[in-house]
Amino acid sequence: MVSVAILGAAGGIGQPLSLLMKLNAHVTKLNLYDIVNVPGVAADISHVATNSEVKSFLGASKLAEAVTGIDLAIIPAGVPRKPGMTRDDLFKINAGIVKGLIEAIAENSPRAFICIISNPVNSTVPIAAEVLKKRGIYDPKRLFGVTTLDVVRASRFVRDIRPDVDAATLRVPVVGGHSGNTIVPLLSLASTPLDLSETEVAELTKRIQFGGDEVVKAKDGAGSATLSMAYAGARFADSLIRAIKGETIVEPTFIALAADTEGAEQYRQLGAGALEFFAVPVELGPQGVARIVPLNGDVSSGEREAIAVAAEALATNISTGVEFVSPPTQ
Ligand SMILES: NC(=O)C1=CN([C@@H]2O[C@H](COP(=O)(O)OP(=O)(O)OC[C@H]3O[C@@H](n4cnc5c(N)ncnc54)[C@H](O)[C@@H]3O)[C@@H](O)[C@H]2O)C=CC1
Ligand SMILES: O=C([O-])CC(=O)C(=O)O
Repeated sequence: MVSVAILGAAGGIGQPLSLLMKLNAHVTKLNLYDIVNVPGVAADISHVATNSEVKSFLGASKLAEAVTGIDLAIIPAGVPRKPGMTRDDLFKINAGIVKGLIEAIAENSPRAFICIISNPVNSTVPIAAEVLKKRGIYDPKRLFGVTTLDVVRASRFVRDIRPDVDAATLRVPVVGGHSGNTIVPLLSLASTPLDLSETEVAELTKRIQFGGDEVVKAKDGAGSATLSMAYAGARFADSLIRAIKGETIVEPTFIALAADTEGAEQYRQLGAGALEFFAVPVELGPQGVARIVPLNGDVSSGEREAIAVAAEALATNISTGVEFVSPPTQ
């Protein structure tokens, strides 16, 4: 029995993500919430012949009900980028949306696992943590910023220049955050040694960091990645659900390093320093974060420098999120 709520289910990500979660055999209840158009999406998806029960929740008056009795909330609610915008430009609108949704989850399903897709992830996850802290129910092992798309892109973009590599099984650890130069792919530690030239590493790193921009540009004002994100979100949610049911699965994700103080130490020394949140490879388990997984070797000097650059930007992104909920007292 796994009850999942998707908040922002009628959107570009929400619709295909809802469909993919309907196909997930572990899911028994699928609550679809949005402020527009969700009855049609839910009616449509509810005809797919799997056993889960799909319900529609339209508008703020139905939010509490949508998140009551759930095990897992996946949140793709909020505005996407248009060309010329950074993910940080979305903060103004999305910060308040995420805060409101987390408050409802905190009130009605305080032990639910929460996966945040809404951008800027580097700030929306700290917002969620702060809301949960204020309520005294914060568990850093149960809150995740979904960075799976960066990992998915890394595998796929390597395959573009190394056709002998299997994109579906290659794993490149991606650490840091989820925007531009806060995304740090550790190509030197890929699950298959890649033997890349310096130029290839530089070009691949840049492409992975700015992969989102490729889609924003191609969509030309009609939004950002939705289908690949739905795939990535469904993969992360499936991994978490299987871990809750007892499997051991590793996925990189943006979490509070307090979730595993000991495991975090290696990443702190690599450059995460005193940051509260950082994307790291996480072994998922029945309680969420089971442990932060150590890297399987030494990072290159270029990767170490990239982590330092990421850490500086992340410090600002994180405090912007924290201060949105808990403004500093003068
Ligand atoms: N973490 C990641 O890797 C990625 C994150 N994103 C982010 O995901 C978010 C959603 O993107 P899209 O689905 O393309 O946008 P969209 O505009 O197509 O859909 C967003 C949906 O959220 C709904 N919404 C707005 N306010 C809401 C509220 N208060 N409660 C519930 N639903 C609400 C809208 O009605 C809409 O249906 C954006 O912030 C985008 O930047 C996008 C791609 C990758
Ligand atoms: O680029 C964007 O704004 C959406 C996103 O996070 C991604 O595609 O990685």
